[in-house]
Amino acid sequence: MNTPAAVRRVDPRRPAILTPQGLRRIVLGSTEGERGAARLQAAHDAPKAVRSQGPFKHAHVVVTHTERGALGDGARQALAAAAILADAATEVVLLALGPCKDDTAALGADRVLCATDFDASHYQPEAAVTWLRTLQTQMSVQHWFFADHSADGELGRRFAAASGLPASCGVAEINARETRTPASPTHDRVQPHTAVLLLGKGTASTHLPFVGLGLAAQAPAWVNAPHAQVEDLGVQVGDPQSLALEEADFIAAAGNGVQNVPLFHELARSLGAAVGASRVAVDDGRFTRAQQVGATGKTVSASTYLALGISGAVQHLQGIKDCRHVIAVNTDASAPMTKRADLTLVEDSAALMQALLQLVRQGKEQA
Ligand SMILES: Cc1cc2nc3c(=O)[nH]c(=O)nc-3n(C[C@H](O)[C@H](O)[C@H](O)COP(=O)(O)OP(=O)(O)OC[C@H]3O[C@@H](n4cnc5c(N)ncnc54)[C@H](O)[C@@H]3O)c2cc1C
Repeated sequence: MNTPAAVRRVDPRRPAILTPQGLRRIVLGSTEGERGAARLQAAHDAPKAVRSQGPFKHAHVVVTHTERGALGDGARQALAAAAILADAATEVVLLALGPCKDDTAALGADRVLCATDFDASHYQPEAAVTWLRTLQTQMSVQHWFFADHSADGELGRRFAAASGLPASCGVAEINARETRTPASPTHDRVQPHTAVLLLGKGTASTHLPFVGLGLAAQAPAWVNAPHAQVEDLGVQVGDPQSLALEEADFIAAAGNGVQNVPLFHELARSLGAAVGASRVAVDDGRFTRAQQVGATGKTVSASTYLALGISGAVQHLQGIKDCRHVIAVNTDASAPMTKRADLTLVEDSAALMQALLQLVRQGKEQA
């Protein structure tokens, strides 16, 4: 049996490079990764070949909870890592708890099985473990991949414990042979892949140079199984404005281009968004320091970041690099924020906030 090697600890959040294969590698003082990222982006835009047509002997299985039919960033990265590490005889299978509407072939999946009856409003991890163990008997699984994050991280640990498989948690780096995981404040553990891999943030790029087969398949029936020792109180909807910004999934942020602050707060409340702000808006006293996003404020990773009247200075962009969808509202179509944004609305912020508020009210009345 191989004994894990103890190596000097590195900060997993430290800048890293992307290898040509798309896996993240933590190194000091190199710009190679930026070139790697550019190459991968160029490859992302070109038409792509299918990674493998099979026949498949084994599987890399990725397990995740979906949210409103979408995969989270951690799951997308786990899927990409599973595909990058798979050889031609290894199928990449996605097991989704909940429906999945994402383009899973683009993320490297060959086969997708969804537990569409899964109800996320009830806490029943044991039922999920049972569902996975049913599937385990039907496939020759080489490795199980989970994002080491919230419900996916918990399920990965429970599944490893229930099935007696060795697991690596908080994997900071993975390559074809080994993983690096934090072992102590001073040392990391470098060891061969274990059967269950719980991947930390950013271990692989989702810009793959290939696609998977993306075939939908029938999943075993989901069976509800409340835990005898757990009293399930259901999901309590929290106040998004009392959430730490780093944990918020939807952030409405205001910059110097937002003068009507009460209107902005009304909009944020009605959208159920947490409130962020640029440094200028904070320095002006319109928002608190805890709401500042950017290099000297919070680094956020919301699924949606609505940036109203924010120019997109480099220090602000640093704080939103992990956000998935950025929507910019700005009167200046050439503001740097528009280059980062997935959608730009060239509009006065006050007019847009009024119109949006109206739409939200109408939507709520009709619901
Ligand atoms: C060391 C250092 C650290 C910093 N750290 C941070 C940080 O952590 N976070 C941060 O945010 N900044 C930070 N900054 C400041 C940063 O450089 C910018 O000055 C700041 O982000 C600009 O804020 P802003 O975009 O809100 O304001 P402005 O630069 O004034 O831009 C306002 C934007 O709103 C648009 N606009 C104007 N009126 C309207 C309207 N009616 N409707 C719609 N759009 C409108 C304008 O076109 C413009 O694009 C830092 C700077 C330094 C030097």
